[in-house]
Amino acid sequence: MLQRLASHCPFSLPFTHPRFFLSFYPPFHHRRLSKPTPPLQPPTALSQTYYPTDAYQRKAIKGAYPKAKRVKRADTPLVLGAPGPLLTRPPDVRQQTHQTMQRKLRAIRGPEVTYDPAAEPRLADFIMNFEFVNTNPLRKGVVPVSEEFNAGCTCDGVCDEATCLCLSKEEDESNTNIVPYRRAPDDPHMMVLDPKFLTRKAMIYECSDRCGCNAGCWNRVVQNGRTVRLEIFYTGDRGFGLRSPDRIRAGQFIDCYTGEVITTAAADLREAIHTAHGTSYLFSLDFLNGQYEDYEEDASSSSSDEDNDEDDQDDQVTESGCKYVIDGRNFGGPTRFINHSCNPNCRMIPVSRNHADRDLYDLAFFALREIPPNTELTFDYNPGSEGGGGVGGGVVGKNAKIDPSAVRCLCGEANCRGQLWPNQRKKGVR
Ligand SMILES: C[S@@+](CC[C@H](N)C(=O)[O-])C[C@H]1O[C@@H](n2cnc3c(N)ncnc32)[C@H](O)[C@@H]1O
Repeated sequence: MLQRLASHCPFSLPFTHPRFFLSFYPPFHHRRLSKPTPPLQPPTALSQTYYPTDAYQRKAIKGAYPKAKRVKRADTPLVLGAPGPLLTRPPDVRQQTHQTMQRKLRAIRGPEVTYDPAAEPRLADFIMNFEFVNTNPLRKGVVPVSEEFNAGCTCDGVCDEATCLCLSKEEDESNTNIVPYRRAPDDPHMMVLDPKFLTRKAMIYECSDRCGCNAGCWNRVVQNGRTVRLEIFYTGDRGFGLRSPDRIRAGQFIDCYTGEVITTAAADLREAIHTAHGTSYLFSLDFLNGQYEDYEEDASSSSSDEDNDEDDQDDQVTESGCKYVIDGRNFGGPTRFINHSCNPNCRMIPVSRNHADRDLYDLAFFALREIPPNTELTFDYNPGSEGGGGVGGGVVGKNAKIDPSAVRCLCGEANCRGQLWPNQRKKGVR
């Protein structure tokens, strides 16, 4: 049998090579004897000549390809002027974009986030290249401190303001706890920022899973998420803005600033690319820089180069000591639409839950005063600057020095400093 086939085939090698034969040739009882094997044709392709393959023989044995279906064209009616089903109406691009926007907005956790219908065409263009995120995606080079190093309080049930170990302490002799929250005067179920807390430059340390207190503890506000609805609208000269259809109480938590967490080196690159546009969505996580200098000196003197696992990370620290930056340009939350004002109604405050990690924490917005529904939400992008809303103040209004390369401020407030920030990244919350 082998020889019979081999005689049809111009290539003796494939058929006489036992391994090759076994790999493709069906056993005798699998072959249909009623259909004679078509005669093998000589190879036509160069590859067949120089690199013999079994393709030609496979086709021949299987009877090549199934017959093509014959279509009787004469039976197909010719209907002039009637478009096919796909062309009954042009694709509704506006409707598709609308649905995409709705889908993206629905992905945002918490009470609904909507947009002013007048802003739809502009927002549609923007949102196609933007993703809403509920948590901060950590990008290359960003390494959080493990939860194992986090310490919790030993409170039972709800925390005791006087003894809770999570709270930071006054730096005076009293060493008393700094309590960030209190009950809203008109709603005992709502915790709001204590007005006294606004007079200081401090971070909020909330309780965490490592604590003895329960989920209903008063020191868990930001981690419980947004409670107000938000609306994106178009302001005109300042681009999009954000407001809430709900009344917001003085001290109420609004939402966190979310975005990609990137290294300062990556932020420098992104900033260089976008400087020409004059827009910035970068916030440095540098609040605690300089507060741990003694600790850093001790740590560096006691660790050798070989056993320091964080060497790579330390390389990313800039002169300012800042390791990471949050970028809300392409991935972010609705708060990335909050504009600057020299007389703001909100303030951004750093909030930590993993107290061991001084480089990664939340940037939370709180209302500085009662905000009526549909009032634009604003905060001071550069509160530490001269004339900024930070404690101490400075030169305001027309007397403020304006950097010619800075982004012009269009907030229109009487105390306007004339610029958002010197032409560089926002230096975090100070
Ligand atoms: C965090 S974004 C705010 C949202 C932004 N309006 C948008 O449409 O995406 C910051 C940018 O908004 C603009 N902006 C915010 N506040 C402004 C103000 N008071 N005056 C002028 N431009 C402002 C600047 O272009 C700034 O870089």
